Amino acid sequence: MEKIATTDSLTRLFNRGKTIELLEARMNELPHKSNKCAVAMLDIDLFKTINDKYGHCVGDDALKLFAATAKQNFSASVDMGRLGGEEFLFIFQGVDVSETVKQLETFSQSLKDASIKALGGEIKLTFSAGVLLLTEAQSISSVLEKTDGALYEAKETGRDKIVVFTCL
Ligand SMILES: Nc1nc2c(ncn2[C@@H]2O[C@H](COP(=O)(O)OP(=O)(O)OP(=O)(O)O)[C@@H](O)[C@H]2O)c(=O)[nH]1
Repeated sequence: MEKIATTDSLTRLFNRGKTIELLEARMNELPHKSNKCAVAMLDIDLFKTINDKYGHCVGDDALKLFAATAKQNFSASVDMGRLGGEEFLFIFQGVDVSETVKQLETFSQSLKDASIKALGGEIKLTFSAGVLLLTEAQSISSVLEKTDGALYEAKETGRDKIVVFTCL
């Protein structure tokens, strides 16, 4: 019962509510752990064109492929949730930013290697991501704002990119 309430029915990743709950829990653990924690907001590129060109069902298959590939790529220490639509939040425990980026790059390549066959072509997925190192307790909205800002920059500067949030 708990699993149904915390799982996104399409992708089988955590749903938005559970993802935010986990983010809050990981942040509360920060002062008690020497471990680092990083957060990545991921968004599938040009997803609307997949829906428009191939239909909503193929769009759903693309979301499932994204989630299944992520599950194959990341270890159990990575919390993976769907925030909504084609946007996801992954929480990496015990790794720094460069290791997080490295793992995301590997995932990006796996996603490019996977494909969906659809009437009229083969679809290859890419994503853009914003990454933030959690150094201290801060509000959930601040974490989401910062990762979203880095994600926005990744989209604006060409997509299929990972941008790390830096305070300037
Ligand atoms: N098939 C399917 N489509 C969805 C679902 N949830 C949201 N969408 C669609 O996802 C699309 C998101 O499009 P946009 O926000 O314009 O983003 P985009 O086309 O990915 O463009 P960029 O993010 O700028 O790369 C919209 O067409 C939504 O209707 C879903 O569960 N299934």
